[in-house]
Formats: sequence, C-alpha cells, structure tokens
Amino acid sequence: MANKVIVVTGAAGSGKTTVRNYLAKHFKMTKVITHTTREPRFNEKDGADYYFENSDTFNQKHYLETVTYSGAKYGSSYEGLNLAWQKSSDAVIVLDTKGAITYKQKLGAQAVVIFLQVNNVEMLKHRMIKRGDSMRKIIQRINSLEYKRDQQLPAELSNSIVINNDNWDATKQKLNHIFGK
Ligand SMILES: Nc1nc2c(ncn2[C@@H]2O[C@H](COP(=O)(O)OP(=O)(O)O)[C@@H](O)[C@H]2O)c(=O)[nH]1
Ligand SMILES: Nc1ncnc2c1ncn2[C@@H]1O[C@H](COP(=O)(O)OP(=O)(O)O)[C@@H](O)[C@H]1O
Repeated sequence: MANKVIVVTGAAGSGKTTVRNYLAKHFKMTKVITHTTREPRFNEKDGADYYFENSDTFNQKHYLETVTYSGAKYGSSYEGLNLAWQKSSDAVIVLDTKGAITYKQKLGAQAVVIFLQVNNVEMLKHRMIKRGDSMRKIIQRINSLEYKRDQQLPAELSNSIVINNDNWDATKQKLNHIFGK
C-alpha cells in the first residue's frame, strides 16, 4: 500500500491534537512526532507529544519544513515521518497552516489535509483555558500573527477537507464517514 500522511491543521484550540489522537486510536494511523523548542505543558511527554529540543539539538535534525510559531521553533523531520511509515502506511501529523502548505507542495497526493475551524473564535480561548494552558501563554499566542493567520483557510489549501469542530460528536461522525467506519 502506498504511504500516506493525514495533515491536521487549523488554529490553536481548534481540536487538531484531539482529531489526531482519534484517528490514531480508531483508524490505526501512526502519529508523526514533531520537534519543538517550546516548553512542555504539564501533561506532555518527550517522544510522545513532541521531541522537546533546545536550539542546538533542534538544529541537528533533517527537516521537511520548519516554522516559528508564537516565538518557538517547530519542525517535522524526515526521521519522524519515516519512523511512522515503518509502523503503518497511514500516518497522521499536526501542523500549522504554513507547514501544511509545504507538506502538500512536497508530498502532493500522499498528503491529505484536514483544516479544522470553529464558528466562534472566542471558543478557541476557552478551550486553551480548559486544556490548562497558562494565561500568559494564551495571551502570547492570541497576539501572535500565526494564531490569527491560522483561523482562515489559506488559498493554497482550498482543496482540503474542511471540518467544523464546534461539536465533537459531529466531528467524529464526519471522520468515521471520511475514513470509512
Ligand atoms: N509547520 C509545523 N507546525 C507544527 C509542527 N509541530 C507543531 N506545529 C504546529 O505549531 C502550532 C503550535 O503548536 P503547540 O504549541 O503544540 O500549540 P497548540 O496547537 O495550541 O496545541 C500548532 O499549529 C501546531 O500544529 C511542525 O513540525 N511543523
Ligand atoms: N469539538 C470540541 N468541543 C469541545 N471541546 C473540544 C472539541 N475538540 C477539542 N476540544 C477540547 O479543546 C481543547 C483544545 O483542543 P486541542 O485538540 O488541544 O486543540 P489544538 O491541538 O488544535 O490546539 C482540549 O481541551 C480538547 O479536549
């Protein structure tokens, strides 16, 4: 079977990580772990949520693409993608919209992009609070250009699957329909 990667993108708090975990659990997709220089959140584990790096170790990997998002560096390595493909032909990765565009350009039909949106952008903030992010981090994020940019579907991703994630049960139904359950 040809290798594929599902790219989940959208604004912070739109539900990307939740969707990724659901696809990994119910559709036997392997998560691609990406690299970041941001600090781990209280419940995050190195190697499971991200590879947490400092600026030296970050620079030692081989990247398909890297971005700066809200003051930290993020990058998806060839090592990470190939490791996922060794485990299953379907992989799933969470990226900002800039990374999703690069993935689509580099991987073409091998990359299937899902863009998540919510109707009310105030919801995004409430979800970050619920997730346990610190107020300082939330304010920094909300004021970042990347956060505002990722609320809109970019023109380069106009052929993506767009899912409104206001309601989790409705989102699950859509994912089950798309991925055949
Ligand atoms: N382009 C790119 N974006 C990434 C990568 N890893 C994570 N991201 C994105 O970086 C942004 C910030 O991620 P994070 O700090 O975990 O915040 P969260 O999205 O609110 O959980 C999100 O849009 C992630 O999808 C990567 O390797 N490349
Ligand atoms: N449809 C939904 N309705 C309500 N809460 C949701 C929904 N989808 C995700 N969440 C919650 O919102 C918070 C942010 O979701 P998360 O998946 O971490 O977003 P992202 O990875 O896009 O930043 C989490 O606490 C998650 O459980």
